[in-house]
Amino acid sequence: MREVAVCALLILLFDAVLCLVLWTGLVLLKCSSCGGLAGVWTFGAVKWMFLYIFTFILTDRKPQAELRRLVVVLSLLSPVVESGRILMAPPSEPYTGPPPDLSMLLLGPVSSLLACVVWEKGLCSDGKGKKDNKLDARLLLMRVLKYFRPDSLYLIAAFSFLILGVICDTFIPLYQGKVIDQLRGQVLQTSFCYAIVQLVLVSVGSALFSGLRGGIFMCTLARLNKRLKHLLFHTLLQQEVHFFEENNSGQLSSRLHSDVDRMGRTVALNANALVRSTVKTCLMLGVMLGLSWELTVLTCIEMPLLAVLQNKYITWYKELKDQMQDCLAQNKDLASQTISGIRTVRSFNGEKEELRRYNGALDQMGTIKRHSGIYSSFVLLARRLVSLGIKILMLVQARSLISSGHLSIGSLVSFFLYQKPMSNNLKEILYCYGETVSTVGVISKVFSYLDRTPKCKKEGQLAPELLQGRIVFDKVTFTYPSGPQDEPALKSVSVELQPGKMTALVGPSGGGKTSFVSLLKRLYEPQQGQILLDDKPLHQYKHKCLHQKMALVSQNPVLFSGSLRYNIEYGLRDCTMEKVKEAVQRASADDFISELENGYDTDIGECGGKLSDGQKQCLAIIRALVRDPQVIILDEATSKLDVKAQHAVLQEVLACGRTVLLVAHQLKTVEKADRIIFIEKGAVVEQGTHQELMDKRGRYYRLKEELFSQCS
Ligand SMILES: Nc1ncnc2c1ncn2[C@@H]1O[C@H](COP(=O)(O)OP(=O)(O)OP(=O)(O)O)[C@@H](O)[C@H]1O
Repeated sequence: MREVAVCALLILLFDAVLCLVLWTGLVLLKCSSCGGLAGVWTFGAVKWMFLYIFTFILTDRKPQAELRRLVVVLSLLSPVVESGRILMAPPSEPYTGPPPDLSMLLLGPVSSLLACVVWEKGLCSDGKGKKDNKLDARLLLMRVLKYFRPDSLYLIAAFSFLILGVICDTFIPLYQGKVIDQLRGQVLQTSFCYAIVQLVLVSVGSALFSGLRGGIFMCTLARLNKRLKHLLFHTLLQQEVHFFEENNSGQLSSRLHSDVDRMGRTVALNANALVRSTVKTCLMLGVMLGLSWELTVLTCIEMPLLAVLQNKYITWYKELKDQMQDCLAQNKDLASQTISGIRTVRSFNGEKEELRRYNGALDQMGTIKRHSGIYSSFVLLARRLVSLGIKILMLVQARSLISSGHLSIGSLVSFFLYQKPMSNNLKEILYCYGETVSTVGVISKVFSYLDRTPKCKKEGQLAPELLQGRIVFDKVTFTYPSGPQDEPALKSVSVELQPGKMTALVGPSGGGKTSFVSLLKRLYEPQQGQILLDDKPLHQYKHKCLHQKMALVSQNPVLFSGSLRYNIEYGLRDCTMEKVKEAVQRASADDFISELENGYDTDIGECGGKLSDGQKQCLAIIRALVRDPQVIILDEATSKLDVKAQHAVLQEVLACGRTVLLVAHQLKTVEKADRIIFIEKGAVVEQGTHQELMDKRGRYYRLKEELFSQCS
């Protein structure tokens, strides 16, 4: 930064030398004119060339953008000001160029420097990182706009109505002023009526086009939201399980709902407001210049000052908005966790603790909102003071213009009618810019999810009608992505689950049973070794086929709110009522369902909250059986059923030659298994039939003792 400041000072010095040389040259040559406006522009161009070469050498051929902008302003400020001056107030005598005095020599560089400082510090902000961010922001915004492509026709219509509405809007104050000027008694009745008709036409046009524009924008926005939410939800569903361990459900649902909504709304509405305000500003500026260029210049002074203030506010606001968004997601997560776990909260008397935690989160949110309030009131005060100062200056100038006959009262009224919307337009442009910038964080988060490639193998193509159900774990080693990398959950596990046989997987807590089942269901991928189903690696099977042929019933099944039938048929498209009834019969659950008020149409409540734990397990078993799987994994799946029901379920699952994997702790179920696998600290320590294990003695008897002590 210091390097840029030093270079800027040297450039200013060089510029002063250049101007002095020209001035001395003109004085020595006794030239009375510098060649008129063409001469001023030529000198500007030559000066730009010299200054650029000087900057090029000064910065070792790498002139910074700030210095390049300073060079342009230094060279072009004088020609632009002189052209504007001649255009607004054509001189009575031939133009001879700017007065060559010392004040003019100082005024150019000083005002150029000031303009550059205001731009770089106030409007353009600082640092290289910011520039990279802006580039990213632009790319992200362009990407959001691309998602509007299917609605391009709607957008063309909306923007056309927008421009028509803005044109009508712009002319309303002008015609209001004209009507005021026609109020004098000596004006003809027809002229008055003509002015009124013009005013009515532009007002009706403005209302009509604005309404059409608003409606079409809202429709387009709703369509975009639907598309983006669908896409994001689809992408989220493709992610591997570890992704959901890293990102909690509160955060994900916040991204999916509030962030996508905010993203579409901000970009669409701001693009709308930005175009409307920009077109309006340009049109109004033209009309205002026509009414009084002196008052317009004063109005324009207000703008950069307001822009600097607003830009500072935007920077603060953006930081606060990010914090607010994170805080909101955290609050949602906290509340939904407490509500969904209300039974545990109540039984552990945790209400007060949860309330305290939630209160803490609300306090945090309150602090952020307080800061936001303080900043916005400070900016509001400063903005009002600036506007007041400019207004006073304008009134003084207007008084002298009216007394000299250069401005009519009607034109002054029109001018003031334009002035307020004009600064509102500017505020709107800055606000839209700020809002869009503050949404960039949200957009980048949504896109980071949309762009995420799932870290799991692509599904295969195998989808055989019939399976044998032979499963082989071949030297499988698996470490959880979020677990300690030097302590695998499964260590070189090699086992075989034979078709038509029940294999029990037994081991202490944390032994690796659930990890084994998770790999079998392809919730994770092993780092080493492979899992084969009928001699083919699991990942070669189609996702749908694999999960239909291999059903899992866990101790605490996850059920969804909706009818009993919906939960049984979950994930199946072509399931008939006959199939459902058959599965219910096979699970011996007819009695339980017939007792329910609405039978299969009974709403089981959120997560099956209206059912007992045993009924939930029963429902999960029916859900598995209706798929007619070749492999069934029962992970403590019958622990809450009565003995009769347990017996019936085990009989049923073993029918049809299925492969059954039983994750068990209970002695009875282990005894029914054809083979037993002991797993401890992630490694298979022993496996075999009852007889083989009896022969080995030791561990089998120890296990029996342990299991007995658990049951007693
Ligand atoms: N999602 C996870 N992330 C990281 N580590 C995990 C995860 N799930 C389990 N582990 C670890 O993996 C090891 C094996 O756990 P696993 O759940 O497979 O044991 P388990 O035999 O099913 O235990 P239990 O009988 O208590 O259910 C444990 O050390 C556990 O801490």
